Amino acid sequence: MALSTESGLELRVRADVRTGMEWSDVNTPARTNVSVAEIEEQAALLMALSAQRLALGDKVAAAKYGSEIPINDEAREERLLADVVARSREIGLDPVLSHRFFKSQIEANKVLQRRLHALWADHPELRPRHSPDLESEVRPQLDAITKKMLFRLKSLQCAKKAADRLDGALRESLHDVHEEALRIALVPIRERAAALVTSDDGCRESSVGEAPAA
Ligand SMILES: C=C(O[C@@H]1C=C(C(=O)O)C=C[C@H]1O)C(=O)O
Repeated sequence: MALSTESGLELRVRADVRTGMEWSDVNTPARTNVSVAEIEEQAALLMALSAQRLALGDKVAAAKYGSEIPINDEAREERLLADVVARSREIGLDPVLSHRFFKSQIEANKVLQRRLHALWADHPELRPRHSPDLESEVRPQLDAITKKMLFRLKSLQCAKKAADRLDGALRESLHDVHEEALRIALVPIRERAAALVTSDDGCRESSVGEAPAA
């Protein structure tokens, strides 16, 4: 913000000068809290689905243990990720975000499977008694949960965007409040500016704001 003084001197003032106290401490509308709560709720629901997907990793590990089926199935991963990207585009979800997100889900699942296989190798008494069928039983469950997670990720993205918009609007309005308050606060300076800058009051421009020499 620029204030012109009578002498033509321009005072450049940052409108967001803070007092050390955050505006949010004193002036947080309830609507912001609603948005934060919405984000937290969507994130918690997504985490619950992620935990459910991981729990299915136990079944995947059991289906693969003692069989020829490798833990790593790159072709399946590629199909899954391609599907995730295509579905994301359909529902308006950021495909880069969802690709990255599901890559992590897959990595976590493989880590779990490796750990379980190592555990079962060392502790035969812990080995699963039942070996579910990967193709007909477990993978359809994984696919169903993956689909649910995509929609939840979309809800989270929407909640975040809404909060960002709200944040922007809030910041804008606070900016105006600052401008207005600062304009009022600086009226005496504006009115007396010419006198202040021309009178010899012992102020040198370079010494303003410095502590007096001892
Ligand atoms: C879960 C499996 O194991 C691995 C993990 C995958 C996943 O999390 O989707 C996919 C393929 C495998 O690399 C599986 O084979 O289905």
